[in-house]
Amino acid sequence: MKIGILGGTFNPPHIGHLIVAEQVRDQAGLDEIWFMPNAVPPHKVMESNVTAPQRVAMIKEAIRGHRHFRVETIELEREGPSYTYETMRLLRGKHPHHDFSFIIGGDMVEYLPKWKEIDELLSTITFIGVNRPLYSNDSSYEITSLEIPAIDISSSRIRNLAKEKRSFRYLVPDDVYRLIKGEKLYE
Ligand SMILES: Nc1ncnc2c1ncn2[C@@H]1O[C@H](COP(=O)(O)OP(=O)(O)OP(=O)(O)O)[C@@H](O)[C@H]1O
Ligand SMILES: O=C(O)c1ccc[n+]([C@@H]2O[C@H](COP(=O)([O-])O)[C@@H](O)[C@H]2O)c1
Repeated sequence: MKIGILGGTFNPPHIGHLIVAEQVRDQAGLDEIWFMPNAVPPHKVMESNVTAPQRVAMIKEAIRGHRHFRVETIELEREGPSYTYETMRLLRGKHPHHDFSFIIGGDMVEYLPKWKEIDELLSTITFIGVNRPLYSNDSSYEITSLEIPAIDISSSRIRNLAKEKRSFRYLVPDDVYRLIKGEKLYE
């Protein structure tokens, strides 16, 4: 099977993530998209007190009902920064017959040269880069670039809106909205 991994912090998951996943699944002809939350993001500080199980619960709400979307929690099983080269080694060992791609937005395309063991990653998986407002989708590496409808939504914007008690309705799927409101996350 052809699997697209959408790795992220998902703090919280938003409609940008879903649009990226669905556009890439369709355009690249992938069988499944696995939403893979990291334990500790390698390049940024985890803001908010939201726990990993709460992030997983939000992802499950976000993808419920889509038969080609799954959540993959392998990075939550180890401590320290979630370096992708380690994760992909584990996933390839566990699923030797799957063909993995790793999906990234423009911010991560720009950051790619700083990823740990980037040469190993480039030689073992395909990176699929998608455009994201304010970032370039150009890379000196051989990655696949796909064009999607531009979505100017980020988790940090949603956290800020929630903190300021402003509306973020419709920026996240309805079930995620209800969960955030019900558990008073990010307030
Ligand atoms: N609106 C978007 N357009 C394109 N790619 C996106 C968008 N939002 C997130 N992504 C991509 O999805 C992946 C996971 O993103 P992440 O969970 O860190 O969300 P984020 O919105 O970037 O979070 P934060 O604002 O907290 O940094 C990354 O590769 C990121 O580039
Ligand atoms: O392995 C690395 O060096 C590395 C550096 C930056 C980001 N990543 C991964 O890229 C994905 C998107 O990152 P983030 O933090 O924007 O959600 C997520 O799966 C991260 O673990 C990985």
